[in-house]
Amino acid sequence: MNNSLFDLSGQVAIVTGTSRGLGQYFAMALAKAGADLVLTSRDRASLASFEKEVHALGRRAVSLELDVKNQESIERMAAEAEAAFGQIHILVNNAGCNVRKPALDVTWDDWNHVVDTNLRGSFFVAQAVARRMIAKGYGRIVNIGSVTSVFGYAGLAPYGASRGGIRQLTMSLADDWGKHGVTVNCLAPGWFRTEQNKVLYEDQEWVDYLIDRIPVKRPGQPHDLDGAVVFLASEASRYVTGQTLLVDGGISTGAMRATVNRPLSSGNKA
Ligand SMILES: NC(=O)c1ccc[n+]([C@@H]2O[C@H](COP(=O)([O-])OP(=O)(O)OC[C@H]3O[C@@H](n4cnc5c(N)ncnc54)[C@H](O)[C@@H]3O)[C@@H](O)[C@H]2O)c1
Ligand SMILES: O=C(O)[C@H](O)[C@@H](O)[C@H](O)[C@H](O)CO
Repeated sequence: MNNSLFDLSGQVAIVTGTSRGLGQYFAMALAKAGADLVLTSRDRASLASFEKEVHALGRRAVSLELDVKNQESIERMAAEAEAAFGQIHILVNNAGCNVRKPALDVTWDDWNHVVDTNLRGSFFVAQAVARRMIAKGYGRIVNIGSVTSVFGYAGLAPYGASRGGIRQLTMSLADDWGKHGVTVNCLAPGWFRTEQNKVLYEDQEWVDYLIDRIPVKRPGQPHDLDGAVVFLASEASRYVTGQTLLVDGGISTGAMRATVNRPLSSGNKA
């Protein structure tokens, strides 16, 4: 195996939503593989200490403001990233949110918030960055999906719709932009405890149920995603496009029920 297949030295990666959570792990995995970084957040000041960690690895990094619900903000971020580095090779579309409720309680505003952030935001960030990638004839776009991209869970209707949309969007963009040297894939994590979903993990009964459903018998740890993001961002995946790679300890091999209104408490198979 030629390790240079996974070497990102001299490449520049934008990762959206790097103020906390999985976005920081994606960014660090790319930086450790050699990439320079564009860090983004709605609140640029929140990136200061993370930017220092990236510099400590010997990589270049700039921190830019980005609200994926605001088209002007997206255009500005893409232009500033290009101005800072000249070329953008990699985009990880990670910024996202969730409103977890029984479907009957979901409001119009809940729907718009989740779908506008996760799906519309990812599309327009990809579009703004891909224009620049296409001009250079090279790009790797990694859209963050979820096991909810392929399975339905009660309590996650708008979230699942947005993540299913990401999987479909990935295929459309891959077909559109492959001829320009830009690959587009979806990295779909399983269950990883973060700020977004920590409330779920406070319920030990639910955690036991979750672990029972996961073939490798543990929830994900953020570093479990390192190899997949580097693979999809690198030369190693040059003939892979339009795909959804589930990194989920195998939970997508079977059924699991609900994040709210769980009908089962015994851990029996759903
Ligand atoms: N944690 C999991 O188990 C899991 C599994 C599958 C997919 N995901 C997805 O991975 C991504 C990261 O999740 P996380 O668990 O680290 O959650 P998180 O809530 O800790 O991080 C989400 C990030 O997105 C940013 N963000 C939210 N709205 C934004 C906006 N309008 N503009 C710019 N940035 C915005 C937040 O500020 C934060 O930095 C999300 O898209 C999430 O849905 C998470
Ligand atoms: O309810 C949540 O907030 C969701 O839990 C997500 O964070 C899931 O972990 C994930 O999308 C499953 O792949």
